[in-house]
Amino acid sequence: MQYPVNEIFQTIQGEGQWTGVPAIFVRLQGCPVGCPWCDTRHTWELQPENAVAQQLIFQTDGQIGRWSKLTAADIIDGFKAQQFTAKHVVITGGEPCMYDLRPLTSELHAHGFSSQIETSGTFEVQCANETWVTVSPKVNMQGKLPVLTTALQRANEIKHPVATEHHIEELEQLLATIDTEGKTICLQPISQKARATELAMRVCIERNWRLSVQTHKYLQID
Ligand SMILES: C[S@@+](CC[C@H](N)C(=O)[O-])C[C@H]1O[C@@H](n2cnc3c(N)ncnc32)[C@H](O)[C@@H]1O
Ligand SMILES: Nc1nc2[nH]cc(C(=O)O)c2c(=O)[nH]1
Ligand code: SF4
Ligand SMILES: [Mg+2]
Repeated sequence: MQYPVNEIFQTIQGEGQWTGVPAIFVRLQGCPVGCPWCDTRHTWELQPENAVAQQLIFQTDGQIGRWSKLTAADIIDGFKAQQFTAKHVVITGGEPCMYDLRPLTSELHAHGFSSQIETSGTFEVQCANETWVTVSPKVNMQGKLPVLTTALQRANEIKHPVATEHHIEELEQLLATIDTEGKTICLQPISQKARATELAMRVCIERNWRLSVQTHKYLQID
């Protein structure tokens, strides 16, 4: 199994329950969902002319939709070559669940890493049992509701991007369809907007949910 990788870099997890934990990010290329406020639009298209050599994806760019095909073994060899020290690996995108992540997550665990997936819930989540799954549900988007429901049931964490009251109502309707016992529920303000952040803080306090601000954006790191 080869994965189209946009970039691999080491940083601090900036979002959700694992915020503050040193992490290696593996960003896969390709996403058909089209969220209007997406902060990684360069990962949407998988264009053949943007294929690059494997070593290039270890230089973070954050703007170009370039990609290279790597196996799980190539990815883990790359971590060693880069002398990364983090033991937690976040697989994001793009939409990583377009791809079967079982080979990659199993190989990561076999090498002593913990793994996490950041997904929209619009594709079936295929990963190891031990993987921490963060679902950031995209309602009324490309995906089908049964797929989203299954993803929400698998989720360890549900991290909902919010800007308006409508987004809160949307989340409540979704949560009513599953058993939320043991899951972390987070609200993540969209694009650090002041009104979105105030809304998220108020609702988190009311419902005892967690606030996830994108700390890496405030820190201006990758
Ligand atoms: C870029 S997405 C990639 C993974 C997957 N496609 C997804 O949507 O979960 C990673 C995370 O960033 C969030 N996100 C994207 N753009 C954002 C923005 N402008 N403000 C806040 N969160 C954003 C997504 O909701 C998701 O939780
Ligand atoms: N530092 C940092 N934390 C993150 N958490 C989720 C990210 C993502 O793009 O999925 C992300 C990211 O791009 N950088
Ligand atoms: S699903 Fe994720 S990567 Fe795709 S457009 Fe939405 S936020 Fe961006
Ligand atoms: Mg990001």
